[in-house]
Amino acid sequence: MTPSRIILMGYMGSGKTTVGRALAKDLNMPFYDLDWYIESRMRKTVKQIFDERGEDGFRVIERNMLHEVAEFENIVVSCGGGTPCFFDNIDYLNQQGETVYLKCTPEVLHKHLSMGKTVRPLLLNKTPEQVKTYIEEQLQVREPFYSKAKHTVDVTLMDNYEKIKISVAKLKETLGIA
Ligand SMILES: Nc1ncnc2c1ncn2[C@@H]1O[C@H](COP(=O)(O)OP(=O)(O)OP(=O)(O)O)[C@@H](O)[C@H]1O
Ligand SMILES: O=C(O)C1=C[C@@H](O)[C@@H](O)[C@H](O)C1
Ligand SMILES: [Mg+2]
Repeated sequence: MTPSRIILMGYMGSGKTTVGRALAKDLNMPFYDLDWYIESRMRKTVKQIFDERGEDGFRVIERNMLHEVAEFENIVVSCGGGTPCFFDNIDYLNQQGETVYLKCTPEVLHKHLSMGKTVRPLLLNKTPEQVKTYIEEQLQVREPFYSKAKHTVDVTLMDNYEKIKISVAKLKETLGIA
């Protein structure tokens, strides 16, 4: 049976949005990306919120929006990269659904983060070398939170054109969905 809420978490660039959207499509379930939900409810980009209210202000909004989204049923949710690491969010998420940590090496995260157009305020104004060091250091701080997810799926797949498909299959297997 498909769980009522599938909740993806992990570091920036681990593929929460990309893989979450593909999983929801495969399972024919509505998809909610928490960053997109925040942007639509606030009518502002994540970057604008960081600029106007700082990271602390963003985290308060993120928690409030999380409590809206995670009440909906039969959904796939992709969290923001930092969501499980603030307040009691990880415990709340575990209470609300089947949480999955999309685990990935810093090298692959770094590569993913250079793809796509998403603006990530925490990575702005850093050289590629600085971003690399930042990922390695921040991952160590965040890992204890991500590791509290009920499931972990390793999505470290280098240069495989079927990456998204493979990640979706791994997720379904982990969650026991046929
Ligand atoms: N498993 C994957 N298969 C294929 N592409 C991927 C995968 N994971 C990430 N990518 C690529 O890496 C980029 C970043 O992925 P994505 O935006 O989904 O990460 P995220 O975890 O949602 O990050 P954030 O926390 O910043 O929202 C995308 O451009 C996507 O194409
Ligand atoms: O890892 C983080 O702290 C963040 C990740 C993004 O998803 C956004 O939620 C925002 O850019 C902060
Ligand atoms: Mg995302």
